[in-house]
Amino acid sequence: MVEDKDRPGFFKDYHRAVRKAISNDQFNEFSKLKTNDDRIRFCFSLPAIHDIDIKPYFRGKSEKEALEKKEAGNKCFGRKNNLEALRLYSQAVVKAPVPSGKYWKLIKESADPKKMTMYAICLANRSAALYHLREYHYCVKDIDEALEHHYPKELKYKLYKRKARLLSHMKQHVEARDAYRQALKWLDWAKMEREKRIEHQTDIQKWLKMYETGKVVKNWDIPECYIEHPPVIPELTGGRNERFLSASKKIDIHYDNNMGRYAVASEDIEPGDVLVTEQPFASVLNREEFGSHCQKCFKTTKAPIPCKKCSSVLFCSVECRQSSYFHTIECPILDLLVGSGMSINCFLALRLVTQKPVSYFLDMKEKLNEEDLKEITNNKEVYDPSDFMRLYNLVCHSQFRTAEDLFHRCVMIVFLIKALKKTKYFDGKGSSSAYPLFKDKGDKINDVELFIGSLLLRFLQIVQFNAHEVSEFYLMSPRSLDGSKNETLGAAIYPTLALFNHSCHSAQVRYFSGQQVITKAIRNIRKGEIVPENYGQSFPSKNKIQRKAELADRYWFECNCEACQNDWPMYKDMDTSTMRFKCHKCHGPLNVNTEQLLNPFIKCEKCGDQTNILSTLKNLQNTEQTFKGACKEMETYNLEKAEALLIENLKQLEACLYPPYRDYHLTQEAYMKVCLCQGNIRIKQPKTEE
Ligand SMILES: C[S@@+](CC[C@H](N)C(=O)[O-])C[C@H]1O[C@@H](n2cnc3c(N)ncnc32)[C@H](O)[C@@H]1O
Repeated sequence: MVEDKDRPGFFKDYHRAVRKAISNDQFNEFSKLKTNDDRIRFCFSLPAIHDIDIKPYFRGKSEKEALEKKEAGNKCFGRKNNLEALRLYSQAVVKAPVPSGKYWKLIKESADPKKMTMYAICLANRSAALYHLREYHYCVKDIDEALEHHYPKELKYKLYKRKARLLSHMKQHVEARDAYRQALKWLDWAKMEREKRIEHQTDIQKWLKMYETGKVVKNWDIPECYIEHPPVIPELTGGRNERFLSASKKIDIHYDNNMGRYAVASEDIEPGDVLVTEQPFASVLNREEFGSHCQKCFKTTKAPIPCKKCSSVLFCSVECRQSSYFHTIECPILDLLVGSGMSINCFLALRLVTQKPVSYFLDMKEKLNEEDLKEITNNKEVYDPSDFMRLYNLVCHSQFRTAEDLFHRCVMIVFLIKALKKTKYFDGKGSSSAYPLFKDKGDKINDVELFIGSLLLRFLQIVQFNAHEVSEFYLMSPRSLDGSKNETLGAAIYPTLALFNHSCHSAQVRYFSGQQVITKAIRNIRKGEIVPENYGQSFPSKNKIQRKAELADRYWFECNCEACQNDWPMYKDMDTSTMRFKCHKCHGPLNVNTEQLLNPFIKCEKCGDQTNILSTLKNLQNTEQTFKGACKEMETYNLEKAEALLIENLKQLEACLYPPYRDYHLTQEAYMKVCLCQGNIRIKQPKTEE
């Protein structure tokens, strides 16, 4: 679990070597240790654990590559292949050294103007491609970023003119007028013939005059610019829960000794009800998505803004870059961590640390205590998912862990602490001098590092049971569901959603807006019943043995959900010759062989009452019509109408039939697809000609 089985790295050998180097007696000694502090201290004292050379390692910038990409971009731009030009300019932007901090000082000294302006020029060129692609929002951001980073003053008038034009397209007339004023001002620095200068001046003044007289808006026939609309976050059904702030009022959390905490319906829940909307406490993007998604908010971006130091990490905006404290810590060791082969969950555990300075945790030190989980039912405190203590008290099952498991994790923690020591993480406020309470012990692990290591060890256990995948829906073409699929973007931790237990009979669909999770009910759940989540083991697609084995292995519990207890068939094995009607009295199943349907009165095996299924059969005909209608709406990407019809269909089926049955499963699948389209969406990009 601490290693990525699909991407093995050097950690595997490192762990093996450390494990091999200790005697049985030493391992016995380790297995008797009771606290995380003691375990980490023990591992840190092993000579073999220091047999590793840990250095900062990350992919930096390259002027040469930036220049090559920029020139290739210029060629495409000249041929009016703006899409390909955009792609190449983006690569140039990512590779170009950003004039800031130490690097800026160096190049200032070397006084090479080309080096100083490379980043800004690549951005400016990209803004031209974006302008022609009518991506005005991205274009204006690129211009601003270029102007912030030493764009040559003799060319500034050009950028301001472009900015003014596109702000007009965006109907931001005050800003457009100001940009024209700036263009006029910077024209003085431009190197050009007198006549050319006068031509520009006249043009700019013409526009300024039009703004002053208010003519500009009326007479201009400009195509609408492309605007991206973020997915809408729906309201929680029944309103926000006063105690569990991310959940609907229809949810309550209970506790029992076997199942721990779990969600229960405090009112009847129907298909389509919005049950949870929650921001993650921490999140990590998959390595594969680094080149296409924002590291901070997971949005796709057509014009990425790179990290100022490395060329591996991108952001969707300057704002996201500025607010990514975690990356300033991880940046110098990013490729070291990737090369270690550590799993996404391990990255998530590390992110729980690197997203906050050491001082944040040190200030919390005295408050860190393990809550009694059953207190969830007794105390009535507000459960705020942004409260660190909620995260800290998610299940980690440390009492059931083997010494081997803990040792494996401790070796990873030592590696992570050693790597963090190569960053600025333990400097500044968090250092032992700022916190005199903590004494530095030279080469050995000091108390601050030990404290952070212990937290990391806890987080590493928490993420195993509580992390969720974050995904986006991938469309092969705009407004079409043909061939669409859900794809994983990364992992995140949601402290409220993490309180929901599992059932193989899914009750909710999860989708994401950025990283915010939204869940909706996909079936009826009556008041008092458990509201389950699905941990990726769903009865229609996997058999019971496989599901149970995987749940036991990954989540350490034996699943006894209705589907497991009754060995419900997988979708492919569902028997179409038998229908499972619902008893009108106890709602239990009435199995009816459709070929022998002579008598409409069916006796319930559970309660003994008889149900007349004639009206149910008639209702079932209506459900077919509703489903066909929904499919038609899906074909034309009419999501709102499709959703309404599918919810109606689910309710109709729910009133007549008892699971498992094919039609209900198909409707649920269709409904989940429609929900997924309401969240993060990525559309396959057309191939460029070159
Ligand atoms: C994400 S947590 C769910 C909340 C957890 N019950 C708690 O008390 O915080 C996952 C853990 O809950 C327990 N769990 C989840 N589903 C369960 C189920 N159907 N039956 C028993 N235990 C379950 C397992 O211990 C599992 O490792």
